[in-house]
Amino acid sequence: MTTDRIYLTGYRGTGKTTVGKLISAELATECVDLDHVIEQAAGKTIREIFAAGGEDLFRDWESRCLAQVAADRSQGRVISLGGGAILREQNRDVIRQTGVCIWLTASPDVIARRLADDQTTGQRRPALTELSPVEEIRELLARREPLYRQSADLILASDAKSPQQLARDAVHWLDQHGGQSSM
Ligand SMILES: Nc1ncnc2c1ncn2[C@@H]1O[C@H](COP(=O)(O)OP(=O)(O)O)[C@@H](O)[C@H]1O
Ligand SMILES: O=C(O)C1=C[C@@H](OP(=O)(O)O)[C@@H](O)[C@H](O)C1
Ligand SMILES: [Mg+2]
Repeated sequence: MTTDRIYLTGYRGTGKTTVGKLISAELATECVDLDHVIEQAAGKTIREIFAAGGEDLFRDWESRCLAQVAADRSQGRVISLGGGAILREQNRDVIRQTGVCIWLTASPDVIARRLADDQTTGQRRPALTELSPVEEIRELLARREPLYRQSADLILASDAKSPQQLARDAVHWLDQHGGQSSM
């Protein structure tokens, strides 16, 4: 296991973007948000990529950008992934081979509330199914959970902790960096 790169995974709204920035500040290193890299590379917002070619087109951009970011250390040590980046096996392989992975969890109700309150949801989080927002979260969380679990070296429950506390927990664990653990 190498802590060369620190990946953050978890469902939409679990705090990957927010906590990633705080971890990188604590470590005095750069943070890369993969969704931002994709938007820059495509010259489109995530919503526009979905509108042009659906989720498949977005996943192609995501795999390409992840491979680039993972291969180039100068882009940043902390990498906040999008919630679906672990769906493709090739992406999970890249993550496992190049760094450690922290899985942020939250309950469906907390996720739904955070997403509804977050101004970036409109541009960055198009619907992934035809289900209602809460049903979509429940359904996709259940489907993705085994993939988050198999990718994770550390699991942090975010429902009742501030982003600052979660970043401190992550940095504390990184100082000791052992096998898979939960806090
Ligand atoms: N631990 C937390 N407690 C309360 N609100 C949070 C927490 N983590 C993130 N948020 C809020 O939830 C929203 C989504 O956070 P974000 O970091 O964009 O999540 P992600 O990148 O996992 O989709 C933001 O409005 C953020 O301020
Ligand atoms: O879960 C997903 O499939 C997605 C999560 C989003 O990122 P966040 O997890 O940062 O919201 C973004 O990559 C895109 O809308 C797809
Ligand atoms: Mg994010």
